[in-house]
Amino acid sequence: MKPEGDFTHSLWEAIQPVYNKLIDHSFVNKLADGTLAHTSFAHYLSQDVLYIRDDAKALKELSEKAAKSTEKSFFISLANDGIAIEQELHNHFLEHFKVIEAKEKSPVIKAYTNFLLEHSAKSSYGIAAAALLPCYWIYYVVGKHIVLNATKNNKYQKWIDTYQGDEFGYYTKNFIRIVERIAKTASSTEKEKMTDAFVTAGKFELNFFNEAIMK
Ligand SMILES: Cc1ncc(CO)c(N)n1
Repeated sequence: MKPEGDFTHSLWEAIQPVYNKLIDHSFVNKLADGTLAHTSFAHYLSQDVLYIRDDAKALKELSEKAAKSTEKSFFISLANDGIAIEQELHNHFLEHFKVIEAKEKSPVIKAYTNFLLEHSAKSSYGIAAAALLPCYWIYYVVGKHIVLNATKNNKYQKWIDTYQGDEFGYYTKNFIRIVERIAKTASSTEKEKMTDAFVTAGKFELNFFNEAIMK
């Protein structure tokens, strides 16, 4: 997924060290070759169910900050239809892998969702949007990376198909466009804060894979 202009290009540059660690991560490599331990995936999934609910909440709060009606409706649609794509994926694995959702959040998911909800509640529209974007951008590109390296008859195929799919790509592209548009009128201090929030979210993604692979 390409940046949509100078600012999102700079965001992608800023996150390169994190992105390189993500695509080199054993969670990602093992998901691609189908050898990821059931316990690791089950931990990941049971936590991601909780994560997604808070992400939807944060997106709804973000939609309330949007001044442009097209952006407001984009974030409402992402919070509903976009999240539904992932909930369908979760339900598939919960059923087929006989996983139950977690009763409480793990340390990383708690920290990550607190971070997203804090930003969506208290930060400016631009900073909150930048904090929420990596979740989409990273998963889409990680999905595209995995599909190039994936083995056939992979038991995690539905995960791969979902994240590298056109629907998820559509939401990711439009989210990047919105962040680019916001940056056009943002001050340099604001843009620095947007970059910080973006990179921090990327680090949480990495921490989550670290946590899952240890299970
Ligand atoms: C932790 C995490 N990040 C991103 C996504 C993709 O929305 C997800 N499902 N879970």
